[in-house]
Amino acid sequence: MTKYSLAVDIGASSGRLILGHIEDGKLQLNEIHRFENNIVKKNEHFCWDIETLFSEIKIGIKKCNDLNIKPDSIGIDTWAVDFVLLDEHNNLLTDAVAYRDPRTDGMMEEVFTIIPKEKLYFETGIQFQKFNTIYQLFALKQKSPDVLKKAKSFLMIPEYLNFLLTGKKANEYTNATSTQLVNAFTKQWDHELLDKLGINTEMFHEILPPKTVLGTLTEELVSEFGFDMKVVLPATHDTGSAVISVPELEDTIYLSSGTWSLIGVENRFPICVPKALQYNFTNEGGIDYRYRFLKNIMGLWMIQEVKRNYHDEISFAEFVELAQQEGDFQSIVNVDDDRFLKPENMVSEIQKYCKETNQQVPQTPGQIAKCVYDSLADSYKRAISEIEEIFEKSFPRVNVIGGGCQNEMLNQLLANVTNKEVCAGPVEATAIGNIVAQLMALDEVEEIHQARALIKDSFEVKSYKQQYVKG
Ligand SMILES: Nc1ncnc2c1ncn2[C@@H]1O[C@H](COP(=O)(O)OP(=O)(O)O)[C@@H](O)[C@H]1O
Ligand SMILES: C[C@H](O)[C@H](O)[C@@H](O)C(=O)COP(=O)(O)O
Ligand SMILES: [Mg+2]
Repeated sequence: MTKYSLAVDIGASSGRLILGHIEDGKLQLNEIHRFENNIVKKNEHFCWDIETLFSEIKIGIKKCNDLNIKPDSIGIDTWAVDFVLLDEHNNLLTDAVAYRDPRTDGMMEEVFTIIPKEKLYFETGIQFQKFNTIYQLFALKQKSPDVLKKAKSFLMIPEYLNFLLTGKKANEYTNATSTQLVNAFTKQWDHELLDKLGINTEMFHEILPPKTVLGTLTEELVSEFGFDMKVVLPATHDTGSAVISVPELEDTIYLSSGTWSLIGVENRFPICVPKALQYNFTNEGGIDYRYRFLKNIMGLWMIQEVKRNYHDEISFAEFVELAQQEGDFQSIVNVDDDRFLKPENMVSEIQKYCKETNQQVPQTPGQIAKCVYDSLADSYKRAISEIEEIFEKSFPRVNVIGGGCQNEMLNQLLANVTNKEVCAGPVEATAIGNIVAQLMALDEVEEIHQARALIKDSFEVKSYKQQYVKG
């Protein structure tokens, strides 16, 4: 009997529900629902519209009935670090504040006065991003200590959505590691760290690994949908799911390219050496307790904001075409400068940066887009050389996965500036990794190697080699 698994993949720009099943030895996908995910202003903070996200999930689940398919399982993955707190009655005590909110400005430096930066890194192995959960909770403690005192439950975004589906509360390992509150070696919440910060440890739940079956739907939802299904924990950090689906990891650097660009490798052990700290690499948790040694690069967020600045009148594909017509234009910005994290206007911010650095100031949409792509490729190249320095080896291949792998110009730019083979695909890597984790929980797929072999056989990967460009 064919088993169907339903992946809910909500990235920072869009969400999608994709059904997956195995047929003729290949993983078949069927996208049944897609929706935008936009940050909203709520109670003076940038927040995620969590109620709308859950409504979209329910709309997508109901569409399975139109296909006469009753999925055997569902799994939810989203972006990392963000969370909600519940009180003793399981009521929301906080909004789902977004990591781009400025509430964490200055918090990292304050935390370092309590726990030295080096100690924090060597114990957690997690990169320093000012929006990590640890700094969000510290900000909350400073501003609303009473809220933190009342909190009985800490749930990250996928876990809160799981709670709405099942009534069950649990933390999942890959996403928990992104908080910078999990010890990289014990793989448990670091209570000593939490105590030092004065954050109550009781609100954290047991950390469960990917492939755990959390439960089934609440009775109310079973009657609303007309069917029940198992709720499985995939790698609930979306990048954790994406990395599962990299078809070939041997001698390969992956680049999960979406709102963020996450570039790295998969390891069996955490690497918290001084050089990794210096270059700000992270050791986020992966499937089967592997480690995702990677770093965040600002990513296609920049072109998403540029697109918004042009009132969404230009598509992502058209930006690529316009950029390709600006072959002679080249200005480079440091994409990882905090000024690009949430600027008022991305186009103006890029223009200001170029003016400040005495470079040609991009004027047209094509010049702006080319500046973004050239600058991302420049940052990718730097990160790749840092990885090769730390591992003392050269990696011949970069595998770009996620929506950004459709950007042929950026793939070619990456091949040109690194002289490495760039393999592009699969596009829906995160959903695929989510689905195979569910299929493993359902015993449809035995283990990760078989899952990756199935993925390799199921999805085309396009290859790019270095091309010499004129001039
Ligand atoms: N046809 C396309 N051509 C070029 N780039 C594209 C295309 N479609 C999507 N993209 C890029 O993919 C990005 C979205 O990737 P995705 O993995 O869906 O993001 P997330 O999961 O963060 O929401 C967009 O910001 C855009 O830059
Ligand atoms: C804030 C985190 O670094 C971010 O969630 C990143 O880890 C990530 O997974 C982003 O995924 P997208 O699909 O939204 O690019
Ligand atoms: Mg994504």
